[in-house]
Amino acid sequence: MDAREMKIKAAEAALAHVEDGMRLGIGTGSTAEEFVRLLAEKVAGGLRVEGVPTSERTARLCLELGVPLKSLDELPELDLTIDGADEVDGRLRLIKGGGGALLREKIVACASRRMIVIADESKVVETLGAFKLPIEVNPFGLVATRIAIEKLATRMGLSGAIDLRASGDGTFTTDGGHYILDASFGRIPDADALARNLNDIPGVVEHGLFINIASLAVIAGPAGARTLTAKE
Ligand SMILES: O=C(CO)[C@H](O)[C@H](O)COP(=O)(O)O
Repeated sequence: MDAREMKIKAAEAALAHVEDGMRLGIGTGSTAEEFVRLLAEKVAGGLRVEGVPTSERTARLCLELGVPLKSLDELPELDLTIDGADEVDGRLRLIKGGGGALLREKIVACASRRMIVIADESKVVETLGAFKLPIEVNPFGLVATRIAIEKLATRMGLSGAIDLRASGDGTFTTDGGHYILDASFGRIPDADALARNLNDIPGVVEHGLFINIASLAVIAGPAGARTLTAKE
């Protein structure tokens, strides 16, 4: 099974949790896009759902494929969000934001009764942090915010480059008009504390640590899909 087939397997398994009439948060990224394609087939076959997209990119794909969309203001309480992740640990803590949509992804997931993560085995880790942690920041005071993050990292025994995400010749800008700093911490022994402390830095808009948000992960590997529930 190649990488794309595994993403489709995970998306298929997650689709089994979607019921007629549901209000759905719809994630961002290549795995979430496989889910959108499968969902669109079900919608064409008569399934009634309303989706809230977590990015302009996802919104465009949903519109192209005929998945009905609403804004989060129109549907502020959702039944289920299905989204990908860059890393998942055994407690279903996630790193997200590789695709730059982490702020909307977190808002939408937190407005949902449940969040199901879809990923392949390569995303499952013992300790979060091999994937660079995306931190969404306000462009105002970028240098000061980066220094504050560096000082926090040092206090917490973390080190590594903190790079401004680029796009083409310029700076990557999120759907909300913010920048992303990608922090190469390597290994984050206390992700819960880092998540709380990052939220205390004023220029940080949001970060890619999703703690106590996902309720289930569908992980696809060469032998098929398995589910992961949070273990304490
Ligand atoms: O967090 C995300 C976007 O902000 C994505 O869900 C994450 O990057 C995983 O993407 P992919 O399914 O393409 O590996």
